[in-house]
Amino acid sequence: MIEIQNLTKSFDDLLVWEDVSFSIDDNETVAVIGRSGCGKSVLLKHINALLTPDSGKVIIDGKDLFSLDYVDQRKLRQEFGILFQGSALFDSINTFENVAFPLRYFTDRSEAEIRERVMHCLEYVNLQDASDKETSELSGGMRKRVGLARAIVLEPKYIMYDEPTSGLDPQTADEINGLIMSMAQGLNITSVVITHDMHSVLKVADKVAFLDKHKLSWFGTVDEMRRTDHKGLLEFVTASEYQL
Ligand SMILES: Nc1ncnc2c1ncn2[C@@H]1O[C@H](COP(=O)(O)OP(=O)(O)OP(=O)(O)O)[C@@H](O)[C@H]1O
Repeated sequence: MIEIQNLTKSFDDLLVWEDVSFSIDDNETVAVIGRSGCGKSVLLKHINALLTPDSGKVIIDGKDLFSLDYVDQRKLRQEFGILFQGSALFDSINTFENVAFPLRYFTDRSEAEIRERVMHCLEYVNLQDASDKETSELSGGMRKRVGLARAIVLEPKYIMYDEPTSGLDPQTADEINGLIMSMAQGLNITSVVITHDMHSVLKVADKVAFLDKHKLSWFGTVDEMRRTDHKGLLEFVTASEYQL
């Protein structure tokens, strides 16, 4: 379980958001939505301890993330897979090595064990035949899938998705939504999905956190969102040309 408690963050005199609190239960998928620049990525980076807050806490499975020492924070980070915006693959190595990277960095598994795990993850995203391909040879959708295979390679309990469907055509975006759902359900993964894509929200999310006007403006289930009369949320949804 991830508990975000009274989190406030500024960069110099720019307030990103203040007093943000919500919880993500085990096996739940929470979508974080809001206008460009409202601080979605900054929030994700706090859950991964890539940024520290001005005040407030992130509690993960009972552990206060920002009170942990470096070794314990590193251990906790291994429970997190991240699909970065743009996939963030290394250009100079092939698909296999991109997926193998966390195993080589965080574990001392043998070459045979690494091969078995990497190929299993590539099969999961249906890229078992692309293991030798260079990053430059991959389409946008394939890059996302390699990023997903890398995100699950350490068998994480949590996956953070930063704009997983951005830049993809609707059909490929739907394939990625399908994979996000299958990871949540098949691998019991707890997920946080940052997105502008309301189709994706309605498909993959159990709950929605709406950031607006420097605060958590609305938080609830997808069913509650469908019935909401929250003006800011309705405006955001309407602007994305989606009917609830
Ligand atoms: N390291 C940083 N230093 C200074 N300002 C930052 C830093 N990271 C983010 N910001 C600022 O914080 C605000 C929130 O940024 P963030 O990237 O979280 O927005 P976002 O909601 O994810 O936007 P988008 O939907 O466009 O990706 C922005 O004004 C951004 O310029």
